[in-house]
Amino acid sequence: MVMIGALSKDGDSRKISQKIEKQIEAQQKKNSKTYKILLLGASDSGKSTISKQIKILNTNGFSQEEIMSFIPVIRRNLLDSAKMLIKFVGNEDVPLDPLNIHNCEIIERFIPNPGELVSTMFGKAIFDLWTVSNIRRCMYRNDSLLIDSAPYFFQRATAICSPDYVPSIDDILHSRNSTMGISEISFSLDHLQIRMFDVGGQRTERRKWIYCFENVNSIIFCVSLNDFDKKLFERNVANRNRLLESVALFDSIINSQWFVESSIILFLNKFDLFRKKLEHVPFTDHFPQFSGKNNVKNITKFILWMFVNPSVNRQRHNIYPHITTAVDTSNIKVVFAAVKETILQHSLKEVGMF
Ligand SMILES: Nc1nc2c(ncn2[C@@H]2O[C@H](COP(=O)(O)OP(=O)(O)OP(=O)(O)O)[C@@H](O)[C@H]2O)c(=O)[nH]1
Ligand SMILES: [Mg+2]
Repeated sequence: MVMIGALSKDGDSRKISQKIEKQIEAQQKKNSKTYKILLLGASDSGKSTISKQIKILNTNGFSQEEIMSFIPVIRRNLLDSAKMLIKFVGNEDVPLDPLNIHNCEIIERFIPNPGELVSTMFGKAIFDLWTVSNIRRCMYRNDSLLIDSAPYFFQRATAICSPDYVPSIDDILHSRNSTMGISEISFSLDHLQIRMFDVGGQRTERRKWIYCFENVNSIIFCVSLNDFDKKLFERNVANRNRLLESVALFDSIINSQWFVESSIILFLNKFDLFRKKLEHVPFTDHFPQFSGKNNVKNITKFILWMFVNPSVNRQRHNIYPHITTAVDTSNIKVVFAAVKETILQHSLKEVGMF
């Protein structure tokens, strides 16, 4: 408590009132309730991308230093994807003109310095190849073996390989670096102090999840809709459909005793890629049991049902589903406004006010 004695000068009184304001602010912070959110889901479902968007939308975004720290990751993503693409082109013996055969050789022979990839020649070679329709078709035939952002990075290859490259926010959102361990982001939402945890979704990482299972208020479970035709790569479970794996993981989470009181928010993510894929991959090739009309809306409803039907949702949670494109900030802004309502209602319910 601050004692206010006789105030002789204006300066003194200003100082004291500033001190009081600071104390009140600190007290309010102490009083504001902490609300814990876990981002869960299989690997590659978009958890860290959501976490990046939350950082953009609810904190000061990325510092210049943080932006520059993405350069090695982005260049590695481009390099690995380009090498992989050249391998597919070779395996399939895709017919090419002499100029593009030379471009393939440049990519094949390229050896970067560790963490660095500043050959403008490499950038131009991959960008030129990416304009060839034979190459694009070859990529789409093999896209389940590439990272989802490969086409984005091929398109951006020239900029990414220039010596004075500075990543754009879109580049950062498209970058792929599998999470190891647990990372936390904190921000305030009305009277709530939110602590959001992002974890690694690979099978080997999931054993660490338990360390953040205590006192969880909400779970945001991310699903990649684009996984409906993909198989797992991990040993012992290779060939298992990745969407089915995601359903099994969701089942184990929402029926766990840890989360009886938690609100469950479901993000059906990568809607942009999913919609595009359905134009050339028949859904029924992978889910023959689907008998509805073959359009994006019905297929999305079918997938949602796979997650929320009573045989999965045995604890009868209220599940709050959203269709998301995590790389699109405006989409996540709208979705998060709705999520905010869920969080605020849930926090009031917890103190018996709703
Ligand atoms: N086009 C598109 N790409 C997305 C979307 N969501 C995520 N991605 C991309 O998918 C890749 C994987 O996303 P991450 O956020 O790293 O996935 P994660 O769930 O954190 O993966 P782990 O850390 O391995 O568990 C990244 O390259 C993202 O840019 C989306 O909605 N649309
Ligand atoms: Mg991650």
